[in-house]
Amino acid sequence: MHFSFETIPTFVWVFIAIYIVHWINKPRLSKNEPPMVSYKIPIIGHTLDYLFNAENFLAKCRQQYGDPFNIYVFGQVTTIAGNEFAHEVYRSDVFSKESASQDSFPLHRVLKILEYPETSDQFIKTVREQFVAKLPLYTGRMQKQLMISINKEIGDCSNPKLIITTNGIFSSIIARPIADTLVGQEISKNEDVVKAFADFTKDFISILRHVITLKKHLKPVLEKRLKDKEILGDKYEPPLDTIEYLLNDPEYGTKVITDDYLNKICEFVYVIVVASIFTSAHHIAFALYDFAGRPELWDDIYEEQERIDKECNGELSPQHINKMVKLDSFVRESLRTGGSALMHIPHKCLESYTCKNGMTIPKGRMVKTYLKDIHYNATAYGPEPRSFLPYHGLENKFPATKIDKNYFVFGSGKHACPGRFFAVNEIKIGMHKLILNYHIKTPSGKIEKKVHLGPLTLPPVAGLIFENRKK
Ligand code: HEM
Repeated sequence: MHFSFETIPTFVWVFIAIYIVHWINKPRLSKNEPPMVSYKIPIIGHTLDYLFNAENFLAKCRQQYGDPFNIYVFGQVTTIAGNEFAHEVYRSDVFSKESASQDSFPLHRVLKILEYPETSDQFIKTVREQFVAKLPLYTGRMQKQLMISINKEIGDCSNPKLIITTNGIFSSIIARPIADTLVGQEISKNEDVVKAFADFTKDFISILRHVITLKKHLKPVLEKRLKDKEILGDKYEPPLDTIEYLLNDPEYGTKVITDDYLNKICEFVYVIVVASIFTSAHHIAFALYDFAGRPELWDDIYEEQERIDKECNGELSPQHINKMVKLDSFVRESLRTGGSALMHIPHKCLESYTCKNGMTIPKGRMVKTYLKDIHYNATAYGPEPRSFLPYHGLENKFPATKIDKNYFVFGSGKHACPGRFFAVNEIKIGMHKLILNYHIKTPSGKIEKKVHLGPLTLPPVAGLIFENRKK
């Protein structure tokens, strides 16, 4: 290669430019921070490891640097909270999930209702009072809606049928009972609404279209309810669903259905859709793949479902769901081993925080929970914490809904997921009906590999084979 003297200034300028960019982006750590994992390439930092080798990279960092530690990804320093420090984060009000969500997922730009601080409290209150407190009343409807979904999405499998699972099939299955609970029995019969719910988190561009679909179907139903209430007075029988609950709420009630009101209610409904459908659909998919890849468990779990089905004559009550102890334990294990390496929602440090170990987390820092460090903890799960322990929950009396310092899939502390009772119920009823009706296998006959996208884990893509059980 030939270099002339004229090219030297160009090299010097390029060098100066790189140096300046690096200096501007250089992570600045305050005093006493958690250790920064060393890296070789300026600006890039740990981004490549994070994107392409997250599980191994984080495990090595944890081993070498302890808990917590800092990494430098996408030009930003992030603190990773493991098995010990995560508990402090969830206990302290200094770390805010809301503030972090606003920075990381700009959903509030589309669902304007999220810009009001009071929405969060109202949303949590609604899930508690509507989804959880009334959960037993929804059991019958939930199983009916799940069966409609299963028959529509999987149907008759007299001959073994390979069902592709990457096309949102589980969102469609899960969306129907959630639509029923949210907008009631009339509207949830509408396939456009169920589809709008199932597809809501797929892409941001279609969100407004989904809001318009719901508004169109919601308007006549709300108007009729207001009219019936006026005419029937005390004789009015309020339907059991979230929109009725909102109509009677001092903050969300109304006497007239205006366009502004419809927008407000639709946005509120979609906030719950975002929290509930994607998560539940993901985890029922993980659970089915976990089941399909483990023939040694099929008979044992099937026998429990068959016995309960006979006992209830096909109509599950909350007591029958409580009797699904093996299935519950299996689902818990699937939730423990199925999650991503890092929790999806980070926490933002709102003011400088001194940890119990004396380290300081500066104001504004994003803290991510290292879920796998908590879930693959040898003290809690024995010498091989990464193996699938289907009856660990049953043997230790830990139901799938019980949050615990070694089981963080639903978060922890006062902001732990209030919808977990609904979600676990839905997953268990869905699995119960599927296992009763079909033999379910993986195409390879083995455990299919999960998909890793950076620190996120997604269900396998191989598809599942369903075949009718002979009755
Ligand atoms: C398997 C399904 C689900 C999983 C894995 C899940 C997980 C979570 C997690 C990890 C959090 C955050 C906790 C934290 O960081 O502090 C959360 C919060 C929340 N989830 Fe779920 N969730 C699921 C289903 C649902 C469902 C079905 C609903 C509603 C019916 C729901 C409603 C909520 C609400 C309202 C919050 C906010 C709680 C608060 O900030 O106080 N979730 N969920």
